[in-house]
Amino acid sequence: MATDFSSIPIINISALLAKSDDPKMGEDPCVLEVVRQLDKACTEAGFFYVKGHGIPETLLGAVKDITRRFFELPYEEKAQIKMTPATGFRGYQMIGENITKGVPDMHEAIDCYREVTKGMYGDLGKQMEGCNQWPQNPQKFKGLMEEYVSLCTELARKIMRGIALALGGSPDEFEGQRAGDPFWVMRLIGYPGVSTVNGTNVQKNDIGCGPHTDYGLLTLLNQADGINALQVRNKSGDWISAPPVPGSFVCNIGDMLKIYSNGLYESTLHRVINNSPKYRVSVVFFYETNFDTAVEPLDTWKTRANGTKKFERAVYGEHLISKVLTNFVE
Ligand SMILES: N=C(N)NCCCC[C@H](N)C(=O)O
Ligand SMILES: O=C(O)CCC(=O)C(=O)O
Ligand SMILES: [Fe+2]
Repeated sequence: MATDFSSIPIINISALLAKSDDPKMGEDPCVLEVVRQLDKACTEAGFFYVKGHGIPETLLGAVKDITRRFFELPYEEKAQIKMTPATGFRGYQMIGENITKGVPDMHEAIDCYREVTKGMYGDLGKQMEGCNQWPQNPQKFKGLMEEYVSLCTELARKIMRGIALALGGSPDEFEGQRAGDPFWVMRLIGYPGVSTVNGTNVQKNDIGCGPHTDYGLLTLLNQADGINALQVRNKSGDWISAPPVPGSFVCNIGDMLKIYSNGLYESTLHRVINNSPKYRVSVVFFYETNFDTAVEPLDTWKTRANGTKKFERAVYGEHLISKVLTNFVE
């Protein structure tokens, strides 16, 4: 339920992380203060920055650097890991290939998904079966990204324990059947800089990524420093900037958490407009529910207080596949 927010709050989550595996975390005043801030941010904006997250700043920088170096390679080399339906939609896509609401996006990307083995989710998972395509060059790409995915998974799980408390539930609300075996998505994205001639943009469009919501539970965005490009839409329809805050993640709520929270938390619309002359890189980690989970509003006092259940059940895997298929239509 977005409001007319005009900026995005910064939350230091170190107290939450320190206690996030303590069964009594919900009684700790420092944890409860973080939970209060999470609840406010999720209710008002669906977006917040996190600091005190414990992932080394050197690693945040290293994954962006190596991504940039990959995109600097010639097309022929990038095309060796081309994304196709046969690779379970994993791999490289060039500028203009990804489509948001029918409009080509001005970005190139590598899409990665948690591995889906043959038959793992029956017919539901068939189209997503496959393992990631990692480039040979730059060296050590796979190892670095796998380390990053594992740290982001753990971090997102802990933030979700805080969000579970914020929704009036137990910290374990998103463990087990819901998200105890979480699916994940990672997009390594490069947005070309805009070249200008006599102050006029020479490109057809500067939409790095058109307005969309994210699909799952919680997104952790690690964006390039020094370039202001991400924008978030508030209730009045104004686009509010989410400029880079060095060392932080930008977090936002996905469509599944909107359903779990019975609409208390919004999966807020956002877009990327790169007007800068600089090439911009972002590494985006999406923490999702179990692939085959049917999602419906939680039965906590807080979600009940928001009225009768406002959403039908949605199966995360079906939602993901419907999005993936429309992301690449001609
Ligand atoms: N896995 C996620 N959330 N990816 C977000 C990509 C947003 C753009 C995409 N073309 C779309 O229309 O959704
Ligand atoms: O690059 C960004 O800042 C945001 C990308 C994004 O919203 C997405 O990939 O879902
Ligand atoms: Fe997004």
